[in-house]
Amino acid sequence: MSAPLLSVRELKVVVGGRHILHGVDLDVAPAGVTALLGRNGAGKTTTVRGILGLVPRSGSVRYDGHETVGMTTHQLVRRGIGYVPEDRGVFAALTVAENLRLAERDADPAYDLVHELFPELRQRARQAAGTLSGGQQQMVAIGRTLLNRSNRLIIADEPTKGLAPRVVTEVAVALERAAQAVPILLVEQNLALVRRLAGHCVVVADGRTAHAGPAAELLADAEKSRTLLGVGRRADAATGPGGDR
Ligand SMILES: Nc1ncnc2c1ncn2[C@@H]1O[C@H](COP(=O)(O)OP(=O)(O)OP(=O)(O)O)[C@@H](O)[C@H]1O
Repeated sequence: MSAPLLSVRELKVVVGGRHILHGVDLDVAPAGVTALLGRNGAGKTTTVRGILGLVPRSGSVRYDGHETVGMTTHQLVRRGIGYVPEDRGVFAALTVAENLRLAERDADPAYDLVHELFPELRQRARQAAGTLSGGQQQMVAIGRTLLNRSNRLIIADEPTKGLAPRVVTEVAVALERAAQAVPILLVEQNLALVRRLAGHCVVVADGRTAHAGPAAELLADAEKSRTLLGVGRRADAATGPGGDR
């Protein structure tokens, strides 16, 4: 990997007196998709929340050449990190257009890109986001990060979780396209998607980095995938350890 855009070393997180991360190391490539993998409860979401300063953290998180562990979440967002949280975080009572408008930060928001990737968002602009399907809400959540041309990194936490296979494909296409413009750190359990999208991967287990390297290499190694990810079937099956989607 050429010089990483984001470089995490010895990330430790304690929440409510409980040590959740004991030392996560990860590098996010300056282009394309880097996948963050691990079994349920391994510490993926906490890693993302630690990177974003949403939980108290220690260690080193270098982003774009600067140490950010002392920075607030707000400062990181201002520096161009876009976040698609696991629960999508859309405002249910607001319309699609209002959800997008709230995310505008730049003078020239990229509605052209967002509507090209997700034509449904234009069609449903006046619909309350709470009445959208899970897949459509995910499009709003991803769309919000793409709206800001100044975003230099997108972190997406399990964007396909719970979605129907057809919608997973739509979201995958959008992520693939988005990754051509902005590097993505993708938390994902759907290994078929990881295989399709990710160049590199990092695996966490019990709050520590257990593996890092080319995604294709790990997924081609059935034994290693099984040990690290608990995959009970071929790693190129349509679904990951999260179950059928
Ligand atoms: N606020 C919290 N307080 C106490 N324990 C927590 C808290 N947040 C997470 N944990 C615990 O830390 C561990 C890691 O959780 P985390 O959500 O980061 O895992 P994950 O890899 O994202 O899991 P999943 O794939 O199920 O979303 C889990 O055992 C979880 O129960």
